[in-house]
Amino acid sequence: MIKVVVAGAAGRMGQEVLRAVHKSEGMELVGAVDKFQEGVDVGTLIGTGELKVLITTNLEETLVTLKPDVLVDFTTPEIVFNDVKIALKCGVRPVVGTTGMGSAELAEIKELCVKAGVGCIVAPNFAIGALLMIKFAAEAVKYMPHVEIIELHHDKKLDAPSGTAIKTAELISQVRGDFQQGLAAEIEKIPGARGGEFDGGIRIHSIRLPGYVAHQEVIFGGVGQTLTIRHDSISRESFMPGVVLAVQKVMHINSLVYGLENILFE
Ligand SMILES: NC(=O)C1=CN([C@@H]2O[C@H](COP(=O)(O)OP(=O)(O)OC[C@H]3O[C@@H](n4cnc5c(N)ncnc54)[C@H](O)[C@@H]3O)[C@@H](O)[C@H]2O)C=CC1
Ligand SMILES: O=C(O)C1=N[C@H](C(=O)O)C[C@H](O)C1
Repeated sequence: MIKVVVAGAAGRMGQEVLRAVHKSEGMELVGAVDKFQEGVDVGTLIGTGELKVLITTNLEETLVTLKPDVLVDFTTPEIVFNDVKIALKCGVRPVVGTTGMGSAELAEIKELCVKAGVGCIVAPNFAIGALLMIKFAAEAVKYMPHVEIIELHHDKKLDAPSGTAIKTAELISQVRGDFQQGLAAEIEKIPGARGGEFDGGIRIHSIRLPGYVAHQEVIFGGVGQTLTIRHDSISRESFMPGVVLAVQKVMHINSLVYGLENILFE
């Protein structure tokens, strides 16, 4: 039985993860951490009836007391790095969905995994369709190197651009190599109108509106044609098979894996 603690348990993703872990065979939900809803039984929160797992607020205390195998983290860009460090210090394997960590933090996590001798999975997106979108985009860019990304999310999202957009840009940029798109003489009459620039002129545009869940278009332009690869998460259930898979897989690795595609498509 894999013992799981969920951090960010009262949040949009956290509650979905509580349900998924509770329903999954071979997993036991032993703890839940959030700064809100302290003392609330998670069963009440997710509508299953009492589960005798109460929300706590101190992650380190919770991990030391409950000694889980895995910490699933869906918190905020501000605290996720600290949560991962706490987990690794306690010998607990992190599965991280929270976005916002940069390359310096990932490099440090990689070292901490080696030190702790346990694995960690950081996945900017757990939805299979999103992973396929990124994979297909990395293929398309070989033939159509002019590309821009539009990501569209709900208006409560804290970070921009999305972790998925950054991961997409990283991969297509890696495949595309030394290529520069766009006009050096371009004039932006409203700052930001052309989006944020990743490497080589790849632009990322972030839209935040009520009504959206998580969506992304990768648009390629060629002579007389465009190609759009689009993914839509229309509910947060879309991420759950990936989260459950990551919880299972993290038990068998002892290093950092950044991106679920490295597990799914290997
Ligand atoms: N990798 C993936 O597939 C996905 C990743 N995400 C990412 O997951 C993260 C969470 O997203 P949502 O659930 O929509 O956010 P949310 O705001 O609904 O949930 C975050 C939770 O963290 C809690 N929290 C904040 N600070 C805390 C602290 N100091 N101690 C304990 N708990 C604290 C909040 O109270 C809240 O309940 C975001 O970074 C988002 O980008 C979201 C969807 C899919
Ligand atoms: O905040 C969200 O909602 C999402 N965040 C992740 C990201 O930043 O890419 C994954 C998905 O897009 C939903």
